[in-house]
Amino acid sequence: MSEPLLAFDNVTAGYGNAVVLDRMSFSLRAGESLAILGRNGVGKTTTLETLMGNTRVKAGAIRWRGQDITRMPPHLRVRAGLGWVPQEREVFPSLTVEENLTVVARPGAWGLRRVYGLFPRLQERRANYGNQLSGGEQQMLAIGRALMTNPALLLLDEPMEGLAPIIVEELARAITQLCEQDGLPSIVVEQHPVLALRMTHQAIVLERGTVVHAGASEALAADHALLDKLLGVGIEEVS
Ligand SMILES: Nc1ncnc2c1ncn2[C@@H]1O[C@H](COP(=O)(O)OP(=O)(O)OP(=O)(O)O)[C@@H](O)[C@H]1O
Repeated sequence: MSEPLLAFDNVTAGYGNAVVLDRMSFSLRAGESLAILGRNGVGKTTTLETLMGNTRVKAGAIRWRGQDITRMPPHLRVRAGLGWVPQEREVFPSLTVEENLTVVARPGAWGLRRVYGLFPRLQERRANYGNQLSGGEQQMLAIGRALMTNPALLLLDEPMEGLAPIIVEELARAITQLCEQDGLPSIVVEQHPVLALRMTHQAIVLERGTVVHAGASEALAADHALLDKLLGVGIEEVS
C-alpha cells in the first residue's frame, strides 16, 4: 500500500509537562477526509495543535507526505501545505472580506473567484469589514482564507460551533464539496458526531488522548450501539 498522506505514529504530546496525547496513532490517505470525535477534553483540538507544531512532542513521529515533520516549525508546516482553520476563526476585524482573503493568498488553484463560488455569501459581503460579519459568515471567511493559501490538507476545528442550523447546512455542503468534488483532504474536529460522520470518509474516536476506535464514518454512523458506547450519543440523536 502506498505511503499515507499523513501519519501519527505513537505520538505523545502536550503542553509543558502535561501530557495530553498518549501514544496516538492514526493515518489519512490522499483524497480522504477524517473526523476526529470524542467527548470534551479528550485531546481533539490538541491533535490539530500538535499537527500544526503548537505543542511539545515528547515521543513518536508525525509524517506528512512521506517527510518527518515532528520537529518542523509551524510556519514551515503551513508552507508544506497544512491549512489551519482555528476554532476562534481569527478573522481580521479591520480588513474587508476581500482583504482578509487576499492578504494570505498564495499561488495555486484556489483564488478569489473559486472561494466566492464556494461561498457566494462572501462575494455579497466582500466590501464589509471582518467585524461586521455574522458568526456563520466569519466561519466561511476563515475557511475561505485557509483555501487562499492553497493547502494540501484542510484542518477544521469545530467549524459548526454556535452556528444556526441553516448555516450549519451551508457549511456542511461546502466542506463535503471540498473533499468530494475538489479532492481536498480534510480533518474535521467536531462535537456533533452525526454531522461530522456525514461529511467524512473515515473517523477516529479519542479517549484520554488515545485512539479507541478507527474506521469508516458510514459504518460508525450506522452503528448506534457503538456510537452510544463511545460517545454517549442516544439513538434518537443519530436517527
Ligand atoms: N494551552 C493549553 N495548556 C495546557 N493544557 C491545555 C491547553 N489546551 C488544552 N489543554 C488541556 O488538554 C486537554 C485536552 O484539551 P483539548 O482542547 O485538546 O480537548 P478537546 O477534545 O478538543 O475538548 P473540547 O471538545 O472541550 O474542545 C484538556 O485537559 C485541556 O485542559
